This record gives sequence, structure tokens and C-alpha cells, in this order.
Amino acid sequence: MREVKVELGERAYPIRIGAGLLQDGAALSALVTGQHVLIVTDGNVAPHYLAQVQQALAGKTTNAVILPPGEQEKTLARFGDILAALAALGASRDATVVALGGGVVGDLAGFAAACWMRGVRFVQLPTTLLAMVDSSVGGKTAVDLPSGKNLVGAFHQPAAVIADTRTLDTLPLRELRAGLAEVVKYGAIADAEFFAWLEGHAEALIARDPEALAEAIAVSCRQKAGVVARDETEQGERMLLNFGHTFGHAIETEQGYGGLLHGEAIAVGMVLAAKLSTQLGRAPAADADRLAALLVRLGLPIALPPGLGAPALLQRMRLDKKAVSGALRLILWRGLGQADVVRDVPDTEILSLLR
Ligand SMILES: NC(=O)c1ccc[n+]([C@@H]2O[C@H](COP(=O)([O-])OP(=O)(O)OC[C@H]3O[C@@H](n4cnc5c(N)ncnc54)[C@H](O)[C@@H]3O)[C@@H](O)[C@H]2O)c1
Ligand SMILES: O=C(O)C(=O)C[C@@H](O)[C@H](O)[C@H](O)COP(=O)(O)O
Ligand SMILES: [Zn+2]
Repeated sequence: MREVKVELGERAYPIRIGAGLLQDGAALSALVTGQHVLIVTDGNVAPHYLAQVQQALAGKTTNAVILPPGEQEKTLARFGDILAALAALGASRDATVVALGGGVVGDLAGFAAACWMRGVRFVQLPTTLLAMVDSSVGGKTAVDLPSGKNLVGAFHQPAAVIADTRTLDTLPLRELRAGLAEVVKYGAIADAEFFAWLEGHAEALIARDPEALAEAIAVSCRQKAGVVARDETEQGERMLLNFGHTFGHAIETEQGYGGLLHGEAIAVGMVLAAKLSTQLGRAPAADADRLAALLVRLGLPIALPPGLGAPALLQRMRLDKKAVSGALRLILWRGLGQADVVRDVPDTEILSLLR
């Protein structure tokens, strides 16, 4: 088992990474301090893993919400369903909400935990690669609106993250690839050495080599934990974790959350950010090419899907949460491992890139 700590003073918490962690009933049970537990999961995850989590929590008063899977369900309506389940459970302020699933379940359950009685304990049991390396860590919780991704949410840190890497055995390959996009992001923004390691282990990762996956998860979590500890609420450095996201979120929204997966949209968005950096004379073209080549080897898209208009995408980008008084702030780079926040990129440059 590997462990990474998110250092947030009294709210510090562990990220445990290892094969079979969901089978350790005593360890799971110890994470729940009160009597009431609501497990939030989805229809793909529940048949594989819900029973073993329920068994681990057998001494508690538990209830489970099984949501329909997919990004299109990350809505205020599903958030309402989770709150209704907490009410039905009679959950008091010492209740725990447990998210068992990917980032959709984690973001929804975390937002409900942030809001129920103004905040209750929350535990993340991520079952996708993307959730293990990114969404379960750092306390961003949210739902989407038709007008934009994650527009309604809260910062609410989990009490612990338990990543059982054995759950990745049942994850569809397309979802594994999507998670790798966020792994590549960590190399791209701040760790050229890790990027090179990924280039050397691309095939092993796709083949689900357990050692390679555990290493990629641990390095990613270490980087994210450090950023979150230094800038929990995204006043500065944390914005770098949004590399590719101003473009990617616009794509997801414009496609009605039923097109590219989040990780796929971020792969396209990172390539667009790298190309824009080159276009603006800030970074070598060779680095954008290297990023695109790795993403292609990982089976990820690198070009805008057909049918998306440049002006419509730019309009979507304006609701990005990093914008200040309506002016965009983009995460660009000076090359591999060197991302930064850039203001005042002319619309004409963005439109010509998107076209
Ligand atoms: N809070 C954050 O910091 C943060 C970071 C990154 C992404 N996100 C959000 O996370 C979401 C994407 O998360 P995701 O990629 O995990 O998607 P997801 O939650 O939709 O899960 C992907 C798919 O895999 C299925 N699944 C999950 N685990 C499985 C398993 N072990 N075996 C079989 N099937 C399994 C799910 O049912 C779903 O169909 C997006 O909404 C994104 O905005 C949030
Ligand atoms: O944790 C962060 O900070 C991130 O930006 C991680 C992203 O991968 C993630 O998709 C996040 O949900 C995006 O946040 P948002 O604030 O742009 O909605
Ligand atoms: Zn993301």
C-alpha cells in the first residue's frame, strides 16, 4: 500500500492506494465516526463493489443511492435525490457520506455532503483511474448546469481517500484512457521527468500493468496533494490543474455532456492550449507535438470533434470559473512541465485556433 497525505492542518487526510483495500472492512469502518452512512454509487459500479462496502459497514445504519451512470446525471436533480436519501436515513450532523464510484459520483456525493446540515463527513472510494488520480482529491465538488460545467458547487474536503486499484480491473478501456489524460496533465504542467516516464510506460499503462498504474496514481496524487495544500481554494497555483479545461469544459458543455468523456475533452483541450502557446510565440512547437503524440499513443483524441462552431465554443469559455470580470484567464505553457496563467489573449487568436 502507498500513502500520500494532503496537508491541510486539522483537516489533513490520507490517500491510500493499493490492491484489495475495499476488502479491509475494519479499515473502512474506522473511517465512519457516527452511526449514519449514506453510500452514493452508480448502476455500473454497484453490482461489482457495493455489497463489499455495505458488509464492511455492517454495524452502521446505512442506506445506498444507486444513480444512473454518466456525466448527464451530474445534475441538481440527482443532487436533490441524494439529499432526499439523507433525509430518509434520518442522517444527523455526525453522518458520513461515502462516494463509491468515479468522478461523477464523487462530485455529486461531495456536494451533498458539503450541503447537508451545512456540512457532514465525506469519504471517497474512487473506482475509476480519473477519480483516483484527480477528482477524489482536493475537495472540489459540483454539479453541471446546461450552461456550463461544475457551475454550482463547493469546496469540501474528504476525510480520507481509499483507492483500491483492483477496481480498475472492471473499468472499460475507454474510461481507463480518459483517466490517463489527467495523469498526462500532471507531467505537462509541472513535471517533465514524469512526462518522460509516461512516454516510457504508455503501453504498460494501457495494459493495466499493476505496478505502472500504482506508480502513476501515486505520483499524480503527490503532485495534486501538494498543490491543494498550498492553494486549497484556487487563488493562484491551483489554477494550473485546469490546464486544458477552459477548452475541454466548453466542448463538454457544447456537446450537452453526451459527447466526449471529461478526460477525452481535456486531452483535446491540452493540445489546444499547447498549440495556442506556440501560436502566441510562448512555447516550442516540438513540445506541443510531443504532448499530442503521447495522447495518441494512449488512445485519446487530440482534435476538436466535428460540428462545434468556434464562436459558440468561445462563448462557452466565457463562463469559465477562472475568468475575472468577464476576462478569460487561460492556462498555457512555456513548454513541457512549465504551465502558467495567461490573461489578455486576444479573441482573434482563440478563434483562429478553434477554426
Ligand atoms: N472534483 C474534481 O477535482 C474533479 C477532477 C477531475 C474530474 N472531475 C469530474 O469527474 C467526472 C469524470 O469522472 P470519471 O471519469 O470517473 O467518470 P464517471 O464517474 O462517469 O465514471 C466513468 C464510467 O465508468 C463507470 N465505472 C466507474 N468505476 C467503474 C469500475 N470500477 N468498473 C466498471 N465501471 C466503472 C461509471 O459507471 C461510468 O459509466 C467529470 O464530471 C469531471 O468534471 C472532478
Ligand atoms: O482540482 C482542480 O483544481 C482541478 O482543476 C482538477 C480538474 O481536473 C477538474 O476537472 C476540476 O473539476 C475542474 O474544476 P473547475 O473549477 O474548472 O470546474
Ligand atoms: Zn479535469
